[in-house]
Amino acid sequence: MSQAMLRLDDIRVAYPAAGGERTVVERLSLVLAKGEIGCLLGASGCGKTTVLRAIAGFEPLRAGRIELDGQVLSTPTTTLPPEHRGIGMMFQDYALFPHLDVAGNVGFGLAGRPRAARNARIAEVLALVGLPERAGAYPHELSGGQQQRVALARALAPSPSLLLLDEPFSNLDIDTREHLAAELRAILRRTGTTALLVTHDQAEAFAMADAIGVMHRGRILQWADAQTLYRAPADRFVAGFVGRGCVLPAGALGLPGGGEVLLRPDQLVPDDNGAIRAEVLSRIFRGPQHVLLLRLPGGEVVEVDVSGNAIPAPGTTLALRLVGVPLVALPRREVDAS
Ligand SMILES: Nc1ncnc2c1ncn2[C@@H]1O[C@H](COP(=O)(O)OP(=O)(O)OP(=O)(O)O)[C@@H](O)[C@H]1O
Repeated sequence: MSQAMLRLDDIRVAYPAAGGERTVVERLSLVLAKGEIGCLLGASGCGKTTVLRAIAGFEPLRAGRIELDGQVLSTPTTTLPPEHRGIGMMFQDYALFPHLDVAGNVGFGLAGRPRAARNARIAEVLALVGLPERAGAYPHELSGGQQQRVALARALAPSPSLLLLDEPFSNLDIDTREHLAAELRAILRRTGTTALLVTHDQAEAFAMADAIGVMHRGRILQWADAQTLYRAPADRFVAGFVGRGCVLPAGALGLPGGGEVLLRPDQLVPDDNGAIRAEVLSRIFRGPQHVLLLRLPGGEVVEVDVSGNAIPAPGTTLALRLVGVPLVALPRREVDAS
């Protein structure tokens, strides 16, 4: 996975607005290697869909450049039409054609192929998504999860160089969503498909992607794998957006050097010999473990996950020890204010 397949170089995208235009994607760069699954993760309105639309050829660039497999797709002066890009898309409302059966839907992008080759490809991708028996069914006869698989089969059928997925699981219940995310990742791996997913759901991003870009206000703040985002966030926004935790002065945990540290809920562990004392404010049962809200001697409130049978009650004082190395000196950025 070393050859660059998708390359975005400093792209800027703007929409017309009263009195001029409004930039919604700014100086955004990323590279996906062949077969890699990337993800743009961010809150609603941060510009994720706009990036996909620019890659697909629906939005022109104001600045920068988009390349796919060495071919220039977009610059401020050229925009290759969407149908010539070799890109497959599966967007939020994966609308299947209601009057076509599953085979008709999946074969839609294969219109130029001889009948036998087309049918063989339809059967192949339906088997890939686990629906080999449903070629003759109509969309209304399928569950949401099955419709989503048909939409995936339709997007994969023409063997696109790149697959773009915009919140592909948003219409599904949580169980189906988690199941399909893992399944979709396996299918993309098996077919060696390069893909870029956008989502606001961290669990989905973690389940699917090799590399994740945390977006805020049209920019990528950090591009890294899930572990790195969680354990070594580049700034306070990423620290707050990815995973639970809190930022507090290093001194509050008895650490030298000043500055601030990011403390995740698994980094303080009850231990009678621990040097840190805290008052238990509340405890909440969350399935296999409890979440304790603790107040440190300096007044800082932190969240800690604990498991076992003897969960300390509110009002008690707990001794704790620090595990792992908390991250020091999280830089502030101008975007942190929001
Ligand atoms: N066609 C358009 N014309 C003008 N403004 C638009 C247009 N499409 C999107 N925007 C604005 O651009 C910004 C980014 O929108 P975009 O849909 O890319 O965000 P997003 O992160 O994908 O959000 P969501 O998760 O809600 O889909 C938003 O403020 C949105 O209102």
